[in-house]
Amino acid sequence: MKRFAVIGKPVAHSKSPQMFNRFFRNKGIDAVYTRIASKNLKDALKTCRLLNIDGINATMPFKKELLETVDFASDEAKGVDGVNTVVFGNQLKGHNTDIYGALMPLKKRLKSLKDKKILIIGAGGAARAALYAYKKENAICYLSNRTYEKGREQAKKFGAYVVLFEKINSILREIDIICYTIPVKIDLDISQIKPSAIFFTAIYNQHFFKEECKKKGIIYIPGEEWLIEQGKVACSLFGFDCKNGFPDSILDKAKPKNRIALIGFMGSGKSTAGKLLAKKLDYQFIDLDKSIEKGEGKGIPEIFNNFGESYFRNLEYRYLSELKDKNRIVLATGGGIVESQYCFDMLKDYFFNIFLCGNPEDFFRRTENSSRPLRKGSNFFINLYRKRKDKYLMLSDLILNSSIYTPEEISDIIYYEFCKVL
Ligand SMILES: Nc1ncnc2c1ncn2[C@@H]1O[C@H](COP(=O)(O)OP(=O)(O)O)[C@@H](O)[C@H]1O
Ligand SMILES: O=C(O)C1=C[C@@H](OP(=O)(O)O)[C@@H](O)[C@H](O)C1
Ligand SMILES: [Mg+2]
Repeated sequence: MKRFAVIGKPVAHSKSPQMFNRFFRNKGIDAVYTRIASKNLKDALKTCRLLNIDGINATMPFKKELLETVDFASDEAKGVDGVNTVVFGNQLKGHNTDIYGALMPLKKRLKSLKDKKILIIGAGGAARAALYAYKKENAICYLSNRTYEKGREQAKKFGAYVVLFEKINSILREIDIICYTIPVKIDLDISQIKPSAIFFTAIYNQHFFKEECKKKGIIYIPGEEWLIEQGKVACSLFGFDCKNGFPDSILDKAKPKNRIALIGFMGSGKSTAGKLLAKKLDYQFIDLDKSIEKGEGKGIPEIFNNFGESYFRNLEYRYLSELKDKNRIVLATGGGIVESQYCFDMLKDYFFNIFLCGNPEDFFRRTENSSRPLRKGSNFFINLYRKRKDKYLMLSDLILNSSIYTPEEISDIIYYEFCKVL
């Protein structure tokens, strides 16, 4: 199986997993794409290594630092001053596919960008990719940014004209294409834009100015197209043939955000971090093992001893089923929940699944004085970990590394991610 992920801070909002996993499903490719949450780039890359990740996409704020970190960077990545795609191997190879996100949606609609007057709003990574792409096509670029200095610096570097943010509305009349790259809505007077203009945005989880453009008959290109076009090129760099079968829209089958399950091997800290997280979010905390013990009036070792593992797996399914309609809960699952396809499917459909990964040696040490029936010798333990590792990966919506972070840090990071996406 091939493994891919998006990294960033925050990262839980990213729709790359939907897009890539749909492609893999369409084409019957044995691969999975997930999200890795971290405090910084170094930790994210460590986690990639731990999980044998084959390739990543990076979102803000890691793109610039990633350029300095990779062993090899394409000319485009150097030109844009940022890497958003890395192919793992003996070396880390960095690319920038945002250029194609900025370019292809326009190329589909216009014969040429030559001498088109393009106003780029913002001066971050997406704006740099747009400047690079449009200058190469000989467009006339204008750049406007809230922080003037940063805007001026970027404009100078790419040979664009800088426009004072306060004066932005006064030049709209002359502009052929607006490329909007900032994640908040600014005071833009759409009525000033000529009707033949195009409004193109890099932001895919908001639809700023869509209605205003529609009213004026201005072509509005949603951020979804940017995401798809950059994703398609990344996917080719990952080694897949993307000519057919790449999704042309990101249908949003919303994942429940108020039903969180922590998944991962024994000792990864699901019960410990789960309790802390529930408290922070003011959700109810449920430990599936504890629910079973309480409901059955027996301890887990006793259930295993008297009835065997498969009996326990059926209990897990039964107790899990009772939770699928609950809201505002954090559930700590047992490490073996992925052994049952029924439980796997139920978690996939009804929960936002957070995988606590880490080194199995750490997990073994942490569970030393416990009565877990499947914590036999260290070889058995590590083999069981290997067998399950990819199942957690396939089920995950978000991953955190519990060998790097304490339970407190884990709950903090998840809380931060949820505050950004909820
Ligand atoms: N991130 C962590 N770093 C260090 N120790 C941890 C971490 N998470 C859990 N532990 C410790 O490991 C042991 C097992 O944790 P637990 O929450 O019961 O794991 P799980 O429910 O995943 O089996 C506990 O003693 C806990 O304090
Ligand atoms: O990995 C497993 O198969 C198990 C893990 C345990 O939970 P933790 O993951 O909380 O240790 C518990 O459900 C039972 O001992 C079986
Ligand atoms: Mg537990």
